[in-house]
Amino acid sequence: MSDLALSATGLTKRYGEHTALDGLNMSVPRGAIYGFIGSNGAGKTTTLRIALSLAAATSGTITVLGIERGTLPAPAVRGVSYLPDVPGLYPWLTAPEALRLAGAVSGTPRDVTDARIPALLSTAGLARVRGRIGGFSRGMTQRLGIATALISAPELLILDEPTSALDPLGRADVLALLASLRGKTTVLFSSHLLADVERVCTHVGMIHNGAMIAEGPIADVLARGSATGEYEVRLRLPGPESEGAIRDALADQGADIVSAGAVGASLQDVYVELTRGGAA
Ligand SMILES: Nc1ncnc2c1ncn2[C@@H]1O[C@H](COP(=O)(O)OP(=O)(O)OP(=O)(O)O)[C@@H](O)[C@H]1O
Repeated sequence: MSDLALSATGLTKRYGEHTALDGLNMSVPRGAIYGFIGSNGAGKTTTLRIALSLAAATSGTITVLGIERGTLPAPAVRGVSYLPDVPGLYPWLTAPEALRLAGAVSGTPRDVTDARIPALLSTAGLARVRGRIGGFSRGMTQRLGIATALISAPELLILDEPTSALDPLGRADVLALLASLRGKTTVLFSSHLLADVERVCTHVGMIHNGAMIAEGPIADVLARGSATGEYEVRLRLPGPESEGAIRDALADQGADIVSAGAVGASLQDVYVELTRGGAA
């Protein structure tokens, strides 16, 4: 069995004169949380559509869970689940009903579906939620959407922009949910929110004008950035009075202090803390 859940070689897609994918190479390791990033029109959706058998390539190949597809229309690959950016859930259903429907649509036996529902509701943070989907927030709907995509226990979960329509709280919850899948399900998601990708992904692929410009474990891709010439140190000071002495010592060494000060929470941390009354 290949250690790649998805790989593409020379994947090219032309729409008439327009080249959407231009010899794309891509490798998604099994077990990875892979962030597929690129600006609008870079070719992310086109790649995902070919991987999902919703479109055929003009040339090149893509292999999904060991099954090759490319220029020929191909049947969907078993073991792959897909969630579009806005999940199409019926507003009149409750969360368990939506999961039961997703189980039936995916061909999962009813008893297996029923046995999976409590754990999935809990993973999605919806175990205590009552009422119909029509009354859910966007974040809750997105988390339920991910749970419905997981009902068939897929090996590979593909999501298109899963956080782009959400507010900061909704994003934090969806990112935590995706991070919790690490090592269990291979997750491939497209995004243009780089902070989100940096926060949860193990691997990243950057696509530009239909070609991969950087790919690999996130630390390796970050290491490709030029050195800024700056150096960051976090210190626990014995007391506030020592700050001046430390500044003087650094200045003695010829260091030009770019920024210094108490380390605070990020804007996202403060927002989540305040809006949850510190109960985050
Ligand atoms: N059916 C189509 N016919 C013609 N051109 C298309 C078609 N689908 C996509 N394209 C073009 O192919 C290019 C890649 O589009 P794609 O949707 O894959 O980009 P993307 O990276 O997903 O962008 P976004 O973040 O805006 O969704 C774009 O220039 C787009 O206009």
